[in-house]
Amino acid sequence: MSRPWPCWASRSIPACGTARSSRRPVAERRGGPSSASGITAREAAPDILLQGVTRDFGAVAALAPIDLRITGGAVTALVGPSGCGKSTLLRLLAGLIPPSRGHILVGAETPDALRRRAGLAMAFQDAALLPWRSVRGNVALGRALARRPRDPRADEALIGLVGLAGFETWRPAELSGGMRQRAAIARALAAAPELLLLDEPFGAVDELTRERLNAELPPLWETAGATVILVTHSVTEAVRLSDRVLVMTPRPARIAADIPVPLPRPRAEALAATERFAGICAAVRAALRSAEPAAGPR
Ligand SMILES: Nc1ncnc2c1ncn2[C@@H]1O[C@H](COP(=O)(O)OP(=O)(O)OP(=O)(O)O)[C@@H](O)[C@H]1O
Repeated sequence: MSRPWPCWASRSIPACGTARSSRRPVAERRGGPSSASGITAREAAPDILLQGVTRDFGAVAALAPIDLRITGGAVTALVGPSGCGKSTLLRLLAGLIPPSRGHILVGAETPDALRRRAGLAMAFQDAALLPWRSVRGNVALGRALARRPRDPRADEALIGLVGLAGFETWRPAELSGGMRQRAAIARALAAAPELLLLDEPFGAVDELTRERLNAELPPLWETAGATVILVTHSVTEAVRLSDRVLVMTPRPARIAADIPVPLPRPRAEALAATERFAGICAAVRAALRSAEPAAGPR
């Protein structure tokens, strides 16, 4: 496969703020063995620190105080019951909404500052593509907004990677929900961000495409050393993709369990059939069950 992000892979990000621990090679920080390539193409992104972060919507407390360090350059999955506050946490990390209380720092920057200098990209459920632009135009815009040089070949490669080759000139209204979602993923990847936020990225994607994306996307963000935070309802997908699974409680959400995923990479589909993989999935499911409130009269 051709590498669609040559410029990103060689880019050096200055370490800042809490990033001391993040100066180790990406492979080492992921807890896995160093790959043949060393995965040291650029210094990893800085850690993200949340201190006493809460978020209320009027009388609704979505997030209880959350204290958390998210390792830069690693993939962290957020799982939890519907409506518990996963997307809210992601939107806080994207700097789209402020915390009601507490602080979030990405290295030495606020998420808002990181977003304003185009250091983060997101692909959320409501794909939010520009309706008057084609798939190609939306992907190119992702790169342009991130102030990266035009790279039509890399854009085509990303569009092909998400299975939209042949639909480059189609506009969002002409696409299915899953296709829009994939176009949004390609646009986020084209931005070559330090922080990539994915909200149920494969939720509306068919099984075969989902499997291909599960296999082909991680090597891209691994090589680049991006910090990836993804929300998913699929326990197997969380374990397949991430270095760490955070299990959230029902609203107001707290982190109920922090489960490391020390599986080697690359992670082929066959890994899902191993006892080790099944054991980690079982731990996540058990944590989800124990995070649920006890049944019975309230
Ligand atoms: N803009 C908003 N205004 C009012 N309430 C909101 C807003 N955004 C989120 N909420 C509430 O905050 C809570 C958490 O919502 P959130 O979307 O973060 O949950 P989620 O875990 O991502 O859910 P799902 O898994 O179903 O997508 C919910 O009770 C929701 O109704």
